[in-house]
Amino acid sequence: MPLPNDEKLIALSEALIEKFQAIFGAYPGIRPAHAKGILLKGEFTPAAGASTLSRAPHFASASTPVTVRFSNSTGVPLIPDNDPNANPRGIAVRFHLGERVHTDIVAHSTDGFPTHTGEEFLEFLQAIAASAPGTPSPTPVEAFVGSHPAALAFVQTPKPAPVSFATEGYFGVTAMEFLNAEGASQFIRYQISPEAGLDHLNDEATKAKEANYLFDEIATRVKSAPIAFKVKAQLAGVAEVVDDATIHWAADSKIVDLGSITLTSLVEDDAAEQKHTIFDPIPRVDGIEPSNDPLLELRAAIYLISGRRRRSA
Ligand code: HEM
Repeated sequence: MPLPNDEKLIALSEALIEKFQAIFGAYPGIRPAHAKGILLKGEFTPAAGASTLSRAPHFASASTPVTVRFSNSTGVPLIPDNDPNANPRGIAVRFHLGERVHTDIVAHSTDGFPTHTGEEFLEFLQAIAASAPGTPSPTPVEAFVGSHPAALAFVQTPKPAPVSFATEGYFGVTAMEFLNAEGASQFIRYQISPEAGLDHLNDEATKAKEANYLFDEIATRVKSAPIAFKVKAQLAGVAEVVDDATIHWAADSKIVDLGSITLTSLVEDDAAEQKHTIFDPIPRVDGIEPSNDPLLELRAAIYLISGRRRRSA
């Protein structure tokens, strides 16, 4: 994947990586966000209707090998799984289309995002960094959410800890444009829903859990039975805003099934593979184009810059 030569975008990407490290600490060789993770593998089988929406190859093949990384939020490598800041959880899915050819979905467990742009997200992180416990109220972060309704809505969205990574639902948030064989366009947002059903813990039950409960559970679960998710597309209506992750689409938007992910084992050499793997929020596959959401190009640059540093650490 290419690194863009837009100097402003690169400078913003570097500033964001530095801000994550200022808040969470710098850990060479580890992701500055979604630091604690685990890799599993399996396959994706498309649903019958998927190829009528997109001509992407994994919607036409009988099955495609996948690698999935589940993660906790924050750049703290050993964040306890029952720490409230470990939400939202992350999922990154890599579809292996051929020798060194792949396309990814990167999603998290809250349906939304606090800011429309990366510049605003940097301001949000700066406000968080300047609001250490003991800072007189209104703290910079209180002032930020007070003047940014989308950030307030995101902060106030309940984020309960899941019973398992396999009982959590995940949202792609940034829209993609599907193109089918006839060239017809449909904007969509991914949703990844657990076949085991959504299951979350209340605060008391979360506090009683062990620091590694989710990672221990998923490793045990996959050894005893396959773990399945449905990949779905929420379809944008014609009037829907498709370039702003803070704007929700109509609650009654049509949701269609794109296929199933079935995970059957852990990835051998997990630490080395996590270090090497760089997920890409831009699909870079025929049949799925990124929308004009400004977060996409920025995140692609950030994950690549950060991933290259991680590989060489
Ligand atoms: C301005 C917006 C964003 C910034 C600055 C940002 C920043 C980051 C960074 C620095 C990483 C570590 C990348 C690496 O070292 O490989 C990361 C990973 C991740 N982000 Fe974001 N992110 C943003 C938006 C989002 C959104 C909208 C989502 C979900 C829809 C998301 C989900 C994830 C996930 C799941 C990972 C872990 C990927 C993996 O397993 O390798 N991020 N993000």
